[in-house]
Amino acid sequence: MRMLNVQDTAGARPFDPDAPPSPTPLIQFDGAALAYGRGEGAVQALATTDLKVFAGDFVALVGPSGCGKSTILKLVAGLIRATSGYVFVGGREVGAEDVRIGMAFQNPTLLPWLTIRDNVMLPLKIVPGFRETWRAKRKGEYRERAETLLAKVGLAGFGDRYPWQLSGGMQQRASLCRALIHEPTLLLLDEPFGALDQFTREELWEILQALWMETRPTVLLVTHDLRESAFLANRIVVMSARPGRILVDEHVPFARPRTIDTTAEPGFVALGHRLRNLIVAARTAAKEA
Ligand SMILES: Nc1ncnc2c1ncn2[C@@H]1O[C@H](COP(=O)(O)OP(=O)(O)OP(=O)(O)O)[C@@H](O)[C@H]1O
Repeated sequence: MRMLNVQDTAGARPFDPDAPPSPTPLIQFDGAALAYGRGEGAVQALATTDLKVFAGDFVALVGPSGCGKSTILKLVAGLIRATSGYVFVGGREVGAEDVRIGMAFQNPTLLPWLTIRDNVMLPLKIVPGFRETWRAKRKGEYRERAETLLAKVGLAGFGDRYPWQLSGGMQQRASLCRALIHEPTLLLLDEPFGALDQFTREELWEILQALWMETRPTVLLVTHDLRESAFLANRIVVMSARPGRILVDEHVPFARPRTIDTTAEPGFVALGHRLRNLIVAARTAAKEA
């Protein structure tokens, strides 16, 4: 087990000049690389990578298909281990950390036999710190908590429905509630809005931004949508084609709360173009290699 030496990160700047300095990043990749499989058939998904994400930051990972974005999320979640190097979460090597994580994916993955409210409350039944009081609070405080969150995402009155009675966009709203109900320190989002139409997606950007501004979890968002990354994130990490390397780590300067009108501003449009050109160049370089 390797513990992170806080001295390693002394002097590193948090993303927001107004935020109090964070002595250690919540997430740190220290020369971490990942290959799937072994020997001749091994797939080098992620090249040797250094990355720091500070508490309260909102980082979007973008890049060509197959460049290792989801691999980074899996490494942070501890679902896989780095082939070489280290991944620290909360200052400890991943797996040993005591950090509360929330997750949402492209597919809402709600349990069909549970109501929307019970789906949303599920982490409270499982996660330490909540599960001990589950029986005592599930009909009172925890139910209230679920109802409050459902109302915030526009699902007031839908708690008694089952997932199949809701549209895809409504299910994704519920899955956001489930990801947030246990007040995670770290939120891992893998293309959570990828399957939705543009208008629903834009509505959910605003909802996610509002929820993030309220409790400021650290967010790692994987997305193919450059507008989405620039709307939501404080930092956009652009990756090369496989094996993924970080090409650019771009600060997103737009004031919050951002609105859909923000996406029409020249600075926003220019950022989107710049990122798009980088990704096109990365794809072309990969094809020519
Ligand atoms: N379990 C696995 N076994 C072998 N190869 C894998 C495995 N999982 C992912 N890969 C490969 O590793 C590379 C990175 O995959 P990853 O899912 O991280 O990419 P991604 O950037 O998230 O892709 P996309 O944008 O298409 O979702 C891809 O080439 C993928 O085919």
